[in-house]
Amino acid sequence: MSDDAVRLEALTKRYGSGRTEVTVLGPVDVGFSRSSLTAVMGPSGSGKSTLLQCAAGLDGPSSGRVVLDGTDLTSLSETERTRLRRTATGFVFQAYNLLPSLTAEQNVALPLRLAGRRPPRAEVRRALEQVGLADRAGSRPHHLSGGQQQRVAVARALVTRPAVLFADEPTGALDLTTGRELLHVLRDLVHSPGGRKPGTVVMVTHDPQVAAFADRVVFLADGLLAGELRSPTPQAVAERMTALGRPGAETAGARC
Ligand SMILES: Nc1ncnc2c1ncn2[C@@H]1O[C@H](COP(=O)(O)OP(=O)(O)OP(=O)(O)O)[C@@H](O)[C@H]1O
Repeated sequence: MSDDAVRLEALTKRYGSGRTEVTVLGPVDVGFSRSSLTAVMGPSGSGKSTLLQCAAGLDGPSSGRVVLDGTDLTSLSETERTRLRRTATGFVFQAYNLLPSLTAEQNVALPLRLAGRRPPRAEVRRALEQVGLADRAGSRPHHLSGGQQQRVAVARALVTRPAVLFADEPTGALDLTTGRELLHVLRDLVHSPGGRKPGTVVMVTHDPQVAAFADRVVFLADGLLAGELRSPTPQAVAERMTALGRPGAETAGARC
């Protein structure tokens, strides 16, 4: 099995047909290795969310393959893909999307119920512990801060022990301090303090400060890969983004 938790191979996404057809992503070849935190960055409309949704199996590519935890998603039926997505991926959005009438614990248990399992309390508590909210299990969302609600959303995404956690602008609605707290939670998932099983996180962000929390930043421009940075600093990320915004900035379209 490759060291990639998820890999996109010659992936493209097109919308429309005939004369109105547009390719919004690809072809893209990129892997996200196990136990890593990767940020995906690029100008608005460059295809970041499309890449994330295809990688997570929320959207189907027009061509190419998505290999998730060793399984080619594109070879699966819709039902099989949904089943695998529910167990092998977790997804966190900018909006926390918690159900207001349910407690934190009940919200976190939802993916297990959707997968047809009776949620074991210990697993739900473990997920809440991972995000530092074990003591708020009985709280409803309106009694929690924005940062706490987003951490519940992360716990909900983690409860099935996914191979990859995808996050689309997870700090977008948070202030600087709470955003940083969330990023520390995400880093801890990957770098496994206390000997927990390391995870893999892929997140989309617009913010160089957020991207600098990642081990690696992958850049997109006009739907194509436009290079990457390892051990990024906010300054280096911001410089790359500025360069990408310039007319004629080069896109690589190369393997990452
Ligand atoms: N359902 C759709 N039909 C047609 N075009 C679409 C559809 N969804 C997305 N697009 C187009 O695909 C391109 C990539 O969109 P995407 O949301 O992936 O970009 P993004 O980099 O995440 O942008 P942003 O940073 O603004 O969120 C955009 O030009 C968008 O208009």
